[in-house]
Amino acid sequence: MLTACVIAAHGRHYLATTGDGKMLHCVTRGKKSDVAVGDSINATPTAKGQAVIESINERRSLLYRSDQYKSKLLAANIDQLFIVVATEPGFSDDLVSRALVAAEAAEIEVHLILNKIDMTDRLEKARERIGFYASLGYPVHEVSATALPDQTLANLMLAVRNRTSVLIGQSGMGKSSLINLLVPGADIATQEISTVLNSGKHTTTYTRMYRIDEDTAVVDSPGFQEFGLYHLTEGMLERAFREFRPYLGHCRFYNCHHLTEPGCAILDAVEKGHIAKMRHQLYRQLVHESEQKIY
Ligand SMILES: Nc1nc2c(ncn2[C@@H]2O[C@H](COP(=O)(O)OP(=O)(O)OP(=O)(O)O)[C@@H](O)[C@H]2O)c(=O)[nH]1
Ligand SMILES: [Zn+2]
Repeated sequence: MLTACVIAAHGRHYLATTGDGKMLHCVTRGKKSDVAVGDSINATPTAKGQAVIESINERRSLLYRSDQYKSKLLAANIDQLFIVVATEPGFSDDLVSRALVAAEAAEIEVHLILNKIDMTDRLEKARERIGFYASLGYPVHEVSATALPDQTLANLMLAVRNRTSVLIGQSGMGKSSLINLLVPGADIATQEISTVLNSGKHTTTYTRMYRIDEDTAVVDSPGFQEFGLYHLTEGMLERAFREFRPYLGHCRFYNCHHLTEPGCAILDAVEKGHIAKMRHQLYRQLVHESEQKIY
């Protein structure tokens, strides 16, 4: 039996690296696909460079999304999440907050990256919007992958060093450009891996881990348009909105849902402007989603 780290996932096909740096093309038994990039797995070799995954070692963390029917693993054993947004094209506050909530629920640190600060006519507006998240206590890194590559690399390298980080972002924010700065040749490695996992079709619609040094790795995940969080329970949700925490336990009813109840400390804080309406609306939507879950 071999132990290896999963570095790319595509359907039921996985690429993993062993301690001595060998690549293994792995599959799961049956239809199972509960393995994530970043997982440490035990596998039985079947042919040269090939193996079947037998078990997954205990995870330090697991970041995932979900829809009504099932969960979609993003990455395992990661320390921090970077949400990439840009001055242009516009980003979605709904998606940013959903990613923040997912990271909080997984107890992973989370940072925001504001890319394309060279687009100065859009900068002020973007700063204002991103400033809201900074006010919640999330670190924000202002960068430009193309106009300020050296400064950007130095800034991000400090933030990712000695940790395993995952980058996510909507399409067009410049996530690939940032990954290529951090990991020179990442795009070529990605094409090679598509060849193995996807029999030649060039696609980047899979999650991929790059090792920068022994203690540093970054995970690139496909651009996304939606971020379902059906798996989070109400109890997890109220804590995942970090600005709610000081008010929890101060509602009139101990089992308050913070939706319509009289004497609700959260609703009172929204009313007074201490909690943003936008965030409470998302909380309401997510409570609704968690009730729709059918798995
Ligand atoms: N002006 C400017 N353009 C940038 C910057 N970073 C990336 N871009 C451009 O933005 C476009 C999108 O960049 P990508 O790196 O492909 O973006 P992505 O987020 O990976 O997008 P997908 O591949 O669609 O997921 C490209 O045309 C880049 O050249 C930047 O700092 N400033
Ligand atoms: Zn309440």
